Amino acid sequence: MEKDSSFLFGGISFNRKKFARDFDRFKGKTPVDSSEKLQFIEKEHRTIDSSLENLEIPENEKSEMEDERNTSVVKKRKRKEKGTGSDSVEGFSVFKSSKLKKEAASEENDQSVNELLEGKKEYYRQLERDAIFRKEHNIHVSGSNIPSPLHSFAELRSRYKCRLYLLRNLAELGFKEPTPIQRQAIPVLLSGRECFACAPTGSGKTFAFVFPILVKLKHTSKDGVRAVILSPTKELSAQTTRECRKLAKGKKFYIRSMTKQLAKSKDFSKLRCDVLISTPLRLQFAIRKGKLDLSRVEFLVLDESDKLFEAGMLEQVDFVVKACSNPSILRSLFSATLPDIVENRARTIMHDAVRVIIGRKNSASETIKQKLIYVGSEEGKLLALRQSFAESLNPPVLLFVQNKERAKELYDELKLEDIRPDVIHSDLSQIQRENAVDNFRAGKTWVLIATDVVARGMDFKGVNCVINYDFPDSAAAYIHRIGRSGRAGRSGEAITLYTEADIPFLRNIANVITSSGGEVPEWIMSLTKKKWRKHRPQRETISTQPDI
Ligand SMILES: Nc1ncnc2c1ncn2[C@@H]1O[C@H](COP(=O)(O)OP(=O)(O)OP(=O)(O)O)[C@@H](O)[C@H]1O
Repeated sequence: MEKDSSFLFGGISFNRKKFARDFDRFKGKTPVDSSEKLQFIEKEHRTIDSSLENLEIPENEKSEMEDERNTSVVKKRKRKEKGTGSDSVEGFSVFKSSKLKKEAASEENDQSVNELLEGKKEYYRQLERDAIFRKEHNIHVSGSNIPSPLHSFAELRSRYKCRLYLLRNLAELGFKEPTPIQRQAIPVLLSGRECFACAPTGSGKTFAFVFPILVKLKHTSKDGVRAVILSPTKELSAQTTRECRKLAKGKKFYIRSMTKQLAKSKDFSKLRCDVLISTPLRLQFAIRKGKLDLSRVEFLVLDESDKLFEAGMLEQVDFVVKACSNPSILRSLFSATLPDIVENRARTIMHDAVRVIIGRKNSASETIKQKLIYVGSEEGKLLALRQSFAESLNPPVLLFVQNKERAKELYDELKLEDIRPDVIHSDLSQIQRENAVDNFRAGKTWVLIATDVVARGMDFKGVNCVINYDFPDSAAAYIHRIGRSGRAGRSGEAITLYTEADIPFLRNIANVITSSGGEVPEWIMSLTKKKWRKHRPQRETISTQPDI
C-alpha cells in the first residue's frame, strides 16, 4: 500500500509495522528457480493464513475468502488424486520425468498463490471502498474487524438474512435509506460485536439499536426477557416502546415498557416478554421485589448512556448490568454526547467493542440555527419572550427552564396568554406527563414549558424552535435540549437567553455553536473557557407582579 493512499483508511487500525512483511511481499520480489518458488509458495500460505487471522477482515468476507481457499485446496487435492491415478498406470508413470512433475506442481501452486493474492488484493480494495464510503457519510470508526457500512436497507437481506417484514415496515415508515449511524451501527451489532455509538440528536439512533435486536430475535420465545433497553426517563421508555412496536409490526413479539404497575408485579416468571424497555430505577425495583430474571438477556442497550452513567442513576444501571448475567450478552451504548469518562467506564464492561462516531463527537446537529440573546437580568427574559411571541410565534415551541419550580412559575405567567401553553415536570403524575407530551405532539398545545425531563431523546416531530429560557447547566444539556428541533434532517432554531450571571459559561456553549457551523461574536470566543460545574444559579422568581 502506498503511503499517499493511507488517508483513505482513517479510522481503520492497520499496524504497518506489525505487518511489514505483508507490505514487502507486494513490493515485487519474485522467486526465480522452482525450489525457491516452492519455498515462496509455502511462505505465502503461512503468511496469508496468519494475516487472515490478524487483519481486519469483516467476518462475512473472511469466511468467503476461506471458502475460496478451501475450494482451491479441494481442487488441488482432486487434481493430485487424478495425478496419482495416472502414475499407477503401468508403463506410463515410470517414464514421467521428475522435472515435468515438479513443473506441473509448481504451475498449480503458482495458480493458487495468484488466487490468494487476488483474494487479498480484493480485501484491500474492499477496505478502501469502505473507507471512502465512511468518509462520504462522516462515519468514524475504531476497533478491529469492523464490518462494512450499509449502502442500502436491501443489503440487510443479502448480508444478514433480515426478514422481509422488517424491510416492509421500514418502507411503510417512509425510510428510504439508512442514516449514517444506522449504516454502521446496524452491521456492527448484527455481526455480534459490542458498540459505543455517538451520533447527533435526531439522527436515527433508536432504529440503529432496535433493528438488530429484532433481526436477531427472529421469533418470540417463552424463555423470559431477551432484550433490555434502558432509558433515563419514563417518557423516553414509552417512546422507544412505541418505535420498537412500529418496526415489529406484523410479527408477534412481546415488547413491553416497564410501567409502574408492571414493576409492582409479584411474580414475573409467567410474563411473556421479548424486549423490555425501562428506566433503571423501575427495573431495579422489579428485579429486587418481583424477582425478575434477566439471566437470559441477549441484548442490553444503554440509550442516552452518558445520562445513565451520571451519579444518581449509575448505581441502578450497575445493578441491572449485573443482573443481565448471560455471558454471551451483547451490550451497546448510544448517545449524542459521549464524554471520555463514560467511554472509559463502559470499556470495563464491554468486550472488543467497536466505536462509531458520526460527525464530531459531542456536537450539535448542523441543521439547527443557533442564537444567543442577551437579556441583562431575569426581568429581561419575560420581556424578550413576550416580544418574540408577539412578533412571530411559529409553533410548536419548547421552552426550557432549570427546575420544576421555575417551570410552574413560568406557566403561571403565560397560562392566560394566547399561545396555548402547557407544562411538564417531575412533580406531575405519570398521566399528566403523558397528556402533556401527547397534546404537544398532536398540536393541541403550542408552547410546552419543560425541565430537562424531556430534553433527552424525545422525538417531537416538527419542533420549530427551542428556547433556553434558563441557560443550560452543561454543554451536553445544551446539545440535547436544542436537539428537540432540527430532527431527521429538518431545519430548526434554538435561542438561548443569557443574563450577566451566565456570561462566564457562554464560551462553552459558543464552542458547541461554532463546531456545528454556527457563528458567534468575537468577544464571546475570547472569553476564558470555564470548567462547568452544574450551572444553576439562584435566579429571581419569574413574575411580572410587583413584590408586595
Ligand atoms: N432511515 C431513516 N430515514 C428517515 N427518517 C428516519 C430514519 N431513521 C429514523 N428516522 C426518524 O428520525 C427521527 C429521529 O430519530 P431518533 O429519535 O431515533 O433520533 P436519535 O438519534 O435517537 O435522537 P436523540 O439523540 O435526540 O435521542 C425519528 O422521527 C425517526 O422516525
